[in-house]
Amino acid sequence: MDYDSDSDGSHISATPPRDPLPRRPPQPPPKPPTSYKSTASTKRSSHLDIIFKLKKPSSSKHDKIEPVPEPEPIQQPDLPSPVGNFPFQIRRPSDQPHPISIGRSLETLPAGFFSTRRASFSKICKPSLNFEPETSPEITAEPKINGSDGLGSTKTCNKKLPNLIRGDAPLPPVKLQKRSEEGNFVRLNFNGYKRKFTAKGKKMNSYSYKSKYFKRSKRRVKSEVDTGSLCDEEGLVSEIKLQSKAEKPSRCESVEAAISAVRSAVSDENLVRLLKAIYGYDLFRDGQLEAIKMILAGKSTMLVLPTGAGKSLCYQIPAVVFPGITLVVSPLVALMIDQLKQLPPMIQGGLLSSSQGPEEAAETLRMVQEGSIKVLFVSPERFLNADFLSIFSTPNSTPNFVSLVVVDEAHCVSEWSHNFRPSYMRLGASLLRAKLNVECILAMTATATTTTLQSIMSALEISSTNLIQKAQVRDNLWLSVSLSSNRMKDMLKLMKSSPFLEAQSIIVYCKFQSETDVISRYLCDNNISAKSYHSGMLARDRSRIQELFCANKIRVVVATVAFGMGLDKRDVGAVIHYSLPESLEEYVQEIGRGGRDGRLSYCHLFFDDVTYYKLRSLMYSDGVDEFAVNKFLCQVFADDTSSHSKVCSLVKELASRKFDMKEEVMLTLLTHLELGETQYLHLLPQLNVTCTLNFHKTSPMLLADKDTAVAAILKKSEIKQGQYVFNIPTVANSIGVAPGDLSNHLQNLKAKGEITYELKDPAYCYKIVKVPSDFCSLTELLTRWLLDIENCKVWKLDAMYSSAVFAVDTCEKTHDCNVAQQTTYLQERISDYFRGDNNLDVLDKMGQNSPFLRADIKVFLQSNSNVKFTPRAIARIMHGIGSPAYPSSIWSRTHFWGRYIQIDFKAVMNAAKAELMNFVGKDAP
Ligand SMILES: Nc1ncnc2c1ncn2[C@@H]1O[C@H](COP(=O)(O)OP(=O)(O)OP(=O)(O)O)[C@@H](O)[C@H]1O
Repeated sequence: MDYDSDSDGSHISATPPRDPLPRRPPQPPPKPPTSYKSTASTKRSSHLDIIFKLKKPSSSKHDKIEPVPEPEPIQQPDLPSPVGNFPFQIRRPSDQPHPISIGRSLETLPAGFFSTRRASFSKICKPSLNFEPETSPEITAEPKINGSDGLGSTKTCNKKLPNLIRGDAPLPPVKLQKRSEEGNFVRLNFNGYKRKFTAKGKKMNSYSYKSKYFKRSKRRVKSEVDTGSLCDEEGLVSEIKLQSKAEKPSRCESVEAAISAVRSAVSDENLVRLLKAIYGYDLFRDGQLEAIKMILAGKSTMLVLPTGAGKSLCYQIPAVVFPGITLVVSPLVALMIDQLKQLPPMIQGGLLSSSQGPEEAAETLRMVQEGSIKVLFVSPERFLNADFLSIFSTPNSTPNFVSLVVVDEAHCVSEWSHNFRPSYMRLGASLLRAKLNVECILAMTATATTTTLQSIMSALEISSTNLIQKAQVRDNLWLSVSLSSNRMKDMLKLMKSSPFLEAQSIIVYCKFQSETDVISRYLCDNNISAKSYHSGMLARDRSRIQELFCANKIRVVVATVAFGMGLDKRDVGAVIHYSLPESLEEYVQEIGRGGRDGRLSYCHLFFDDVTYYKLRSLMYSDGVDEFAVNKFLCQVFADDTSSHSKVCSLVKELASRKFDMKEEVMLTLLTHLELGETQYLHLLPQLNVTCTLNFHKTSPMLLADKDTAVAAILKKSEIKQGQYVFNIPTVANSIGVAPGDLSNHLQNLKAKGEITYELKDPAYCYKIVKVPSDFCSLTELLTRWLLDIENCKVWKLDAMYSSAVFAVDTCEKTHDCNVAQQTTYLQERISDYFRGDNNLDVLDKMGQNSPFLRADIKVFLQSNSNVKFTPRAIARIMHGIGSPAYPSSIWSRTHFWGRYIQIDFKAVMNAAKAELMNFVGKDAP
């Protein structure tokens, strides 16, 4: 089984499968679905026939151009009507052809399965501003691309569409910040971009960097204006370059005047003036004005807008109006960099990330302290750093006080989301208020179920009245799905047929890294320019591919989930899912990369049972048993109570193998021990704790006489091959200093030529606050919590799979089903899901038993009698999942590896438990 997925479970690394398909032992007939009867699941072969052997439509029917009905509105009870409130509204021309007859076979796909080309759509803002005449949306037709069949409207837009974002729309004017003519230069400079432009090892000064930068940009301005694609740093600088110098003062003044107007009165009119002055847009999109006003009123706000709806603007405008700093917390460095690049030039931004060198970070902090940064992007881990927090614990009169904290991708706060990050637990409102002295918090996400929303809002103390939520899927995304037994071939056929054939830019999403390479090669072999993209690639190569894609030099990017977050390429005409996403949230996020220019984007999902089974097994890769949690807790609190003020450490790799627990899971547990109901410990930044040291100038004994740290090192070290090996926190504790101070001291000694040393073994560091009085109940509580998270992940995958099956089945039952209908089915399904409809039909596809399971486990145990197993470890092997203590590099060699992938994991675990008891019983004396 292939585990190079970039999914949440991607940290599980394992080798590719020995066999592409695990051999299946003979099984009793599959259990009928309990809650939802699916044609796809019960009659798979016949379903495939229907999907892929579509009788050819008669030519008359084929030629007939039928108008496509408007998709049904998505209803979301208790919330404003989503369709009415979509930030984008699409009006189809009455004469636009939609001969969309659902493609059950891509081979015989009728020419008009999908609409024939990308129509242009205007997006209008809700008429919340009564002083601006409402602009009626009209259709603009695009010239025929790539031999399009010529069907479609040729209406042109003869009115100015102020809020229209299209690839070919004129660029909005952008003004320069008066204070700094460098525009984004400063921001990019201190985030490592300077190195990128240094010539042959020589550091360039700001001037040469800038001029080279501009020279490069100049060459590109034309093509980018042509394509309307401005999503790389050069594009951004190009925009700046387009401003004539003479215009700068008056424009800057107009921004400043607009800011002061908003500061004196937060009216719709003043805010629209500011919007125009900063971005050149005439109207706010749906939800933006409401959110900005709420934030400017100092109210913490929960904002749920679809991807590409313009959430960033909702914190950028308050950032320029508020006197202090806006801190934006983002989960990924790449995302922070993209967002930083997308800041308008007059908003000075910066970022702090672990990938920066100390000098760069210090420079950023210096600028923060002097108040020259308005928007600072940070990772949640930064909140572990006491020095960082101390910068902001200042009175509101200093330039570096925090006016607003923005929690981007706020679903990461909730363990019930598709992408829970333990470090986000650190962003609880009480903590933010205590440490940063901040009153106003803005939480933003595009994908959150009602349960997730409730947990975010409770963690961040956001009142339910301050929730702004619009539909989670844009109306300009056409959704279709098909069950495929040969996804590669089917995808090629899809891409060679209309409308995918005409799409200028396409993203293909895969689950596993290896798939991306194979597929991109296959596409290239078939004359489709494609490149793969995944987190296993060098950062440099990844950003190059993103740049080329944005500049329309690559048509197709075949990527894992690692691609897309923060990508603001407007004209992605199609998004194809080669693999089933792990949840509807992931699906919605990924299709959200399409059609950001408001034009139709076609999103097709291929699914198959093999991928579903693989993914379902992966969902169990984080699980832990109660006794492992108990052992883990015993180790965490191994030091006695007298060590409370001392720093403890847990070497990640060793502990991970010892407890057969992934590092991410250990961090989740530690974070819970810090931020749960009772605080048991205080987490510190992670460190490399093992030091291997050599003395050079002075003899160790002599040096120890005048240096207490060296004396302690000699006392606490083991000598291995003439080198002193010691644990940094242990030595630091023994002399009563912080591990960081000891590291600095070692650096000084190194600088003097006294020593050289190497650090290794990244470890979690913490101080014990309170030793639990009842380990058993704490163990039980934590295990149940982790189990609930695991069940939630499995349910999300089942809901995704069922939705795909549901769409195919429902379509099959409909005569002459078409894409518009599939779009509607999927939209309804997504809407039910996000509304938290617990009655959502979910397929139960997993087998519960196999006559050979117990016998196979028995043979497996006998042939590995020298190894200790737990039921979970056996179930993982039978499901083809590696774990820290049973890595796939070793265990994938057994022929039982992944054999029972179609039997429910828990059923395999129960069988393993029974067999283990027999086995141990027999062996017992
Ligand atoms: N009022 C507006 N009028 C026109 N364009 C806008 C408006 N607001 C935002 N945009 C543009 O929409 C695009 C998407 O905005 P943004 O990146 O903020 O979306 P997002 O909601 O954060 O998406 P994602 O969730 O994918 O990150 C940007 O190019 C932005 O300039």
